[in-house]
Amino acid sequence: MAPSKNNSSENVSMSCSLPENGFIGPLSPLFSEKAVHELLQPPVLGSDDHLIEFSEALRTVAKALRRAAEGKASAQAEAAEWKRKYELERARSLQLEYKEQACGGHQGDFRDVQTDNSINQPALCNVEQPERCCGRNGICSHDVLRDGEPSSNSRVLRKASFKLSWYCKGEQSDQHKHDIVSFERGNITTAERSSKQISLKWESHPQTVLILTKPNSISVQILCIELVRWLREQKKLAIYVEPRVKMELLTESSYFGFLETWKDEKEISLLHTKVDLVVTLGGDGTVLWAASMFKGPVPPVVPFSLGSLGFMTPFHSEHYKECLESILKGPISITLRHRLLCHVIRDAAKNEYDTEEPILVLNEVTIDRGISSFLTNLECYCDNSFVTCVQGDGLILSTTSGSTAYSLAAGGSMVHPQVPGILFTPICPHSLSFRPLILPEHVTLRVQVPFNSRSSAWASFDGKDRKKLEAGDALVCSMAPWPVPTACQVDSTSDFLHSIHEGLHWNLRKTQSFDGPRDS
Ligand SMILES: NC(=O)c1ccc[n+]([C@@H]2O[C@H](COP(=O)([O-])OP(=O)(O)OC[C@H]3O[C@@H](n4cnc5c(N)ncnc54)[C@H](O)[C@@H]3O)[C@@H](O)[C@H]2O)c1
Ligand SMILES: Nc1ncnc2c1ncn2[C@@H]1O[C@H](COP(=O)(O)OP(=O)(O)OP(=O)(O)O)[C@@H](O)[C@H]1O
Repeated sequence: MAPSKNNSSENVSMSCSLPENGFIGPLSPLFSEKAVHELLQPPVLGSDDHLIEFSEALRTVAKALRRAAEGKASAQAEAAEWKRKYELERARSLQLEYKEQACGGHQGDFRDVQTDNSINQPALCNVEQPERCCGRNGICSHDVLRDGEPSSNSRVLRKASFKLSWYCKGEQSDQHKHDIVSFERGNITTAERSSKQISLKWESHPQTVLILTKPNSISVQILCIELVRWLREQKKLAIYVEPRVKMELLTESSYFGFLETWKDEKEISLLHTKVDLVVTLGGDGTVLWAASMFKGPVPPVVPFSLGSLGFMTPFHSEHYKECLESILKGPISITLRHRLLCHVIRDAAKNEYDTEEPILVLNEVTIDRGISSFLTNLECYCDNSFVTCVQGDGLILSTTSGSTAYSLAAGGSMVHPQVPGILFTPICPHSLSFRPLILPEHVTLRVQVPFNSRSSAWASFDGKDRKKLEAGDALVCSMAPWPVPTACQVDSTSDFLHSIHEGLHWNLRKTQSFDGPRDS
């Protein structure tokens, strides 16, 4: 039945007679057929206001409860972290103590140890020459196993000793090593977490800034002029710009004669030794451009947003003075964005790595079918183990920073940029079961165009520099040792979440109202 204006007074009177919590129990005398009928009517102004007010109140309470829960969780996490640190420190100092005792004439005469797990084995380690049993690439459990309470049992019992070592194929991979595990009383624990927030503190004042700008943008050019004046006059910094920008600014005024630039590739390759800070004015593409200029180590990058989305550009250009003041002063939170080192290996080449210069990418390397209308046929290997054959439009090998770019569009997962992994994402695979993968940072991937391929493939690097891969050619790719450190607006995690909320409207949905069916 359509609601009539006539029963509005009845509704108002009924809403007044509701119990304080706003609900009517099934045994309530009010729970009559008439009352039910009235309740089912669409609410009119009076009761509607009441419900809205009540729902607002509930939402406020829910928010407060959520905040309290978040506060509690973060306090618990902090407490756990401190406890972990304390345990580690304690294990270390006990270890030192025993080492000292051992050096004082007790070598080889270890005390009996009853470990936590009561799994006991004889001691084996020589304190004087720990490297003889552990080597230099591992952590030895023996030292830690000496930690513990003396056993009441007279037999020499202790946990089986062991060592953990990093298995590397050749010394080249040594630069990737981290101490990520340790022993506490013979048990393996996590020592360092690679994804901790990294903070940069200047030990001396930054002297030189490189400004990189998106071309053909009036707003970028205006900001660049303002920024150059401010950095020069207020901060007394030396400023590098691209040759194109120096020309543009000199056309504006001869005032900009102090700007420094470079003449050739060789001078670009030395920039990292001169520049303390890189400022980018543009979108994500300008950050990619900045990264591509550094074929080795990269100075910290401060990306200002003058593009459309800006996943890697957390700073607002309107507040450039405040941002740069605080960055030049430090300390700053940074995100270390991993890059991939890519080699194109030609079948015609005599040796691997003797052909073309390696290419570094910050987002991804893509191997696709280019203009060919045939399916790509790409054989993929991970550390020489066969992974799969890609038959479809192509394959994306992406960093975690690039996970929100092309890889995302091809169905890959979004990954926090500080996670050290390589995304393996097919493009339109002609198979129902080809799901994307995320591989660990230390692997080497090889994508080969087989000799029986119907067509050649094309590799592109951060969406640029397309190279043709003929049958027999391969692309070899691994994590580069030179990440791109980008300054954070808040910290890595907040900036990442902010970018996916703002840039993609990730999981944006109207919140369900509280009134409706629910579990009783
Ligand atoms: N179908 C696709 O989504 C598609 C196709 C081609 C290239 N791309 C991406 O474009 C990148 C090149 O960017 P460009 O600015 O030089 O070219 P562009 O000017 O064509 O811009 C491409 C878009 O990708 C966005 N983008 C770039 N890096 C990103 C990242 N890490 N996270 C989220 N979005 C990102 C940019 O903001 C821009 O909106 C490539 O590395 C590739 O990832 C995406
Ligand atoms: N200094 C530069 N020199 C030459 N090309 C550049 C430079 N900076 C950026 N580019 C190129 O200009 C293009 C657009 O840059 P950018 O992505 O920064 O701006 P946008 O497209 O307006 O922003 P968004 O990517 O957020 O949509 C990219 O392809 C990028 O590689």
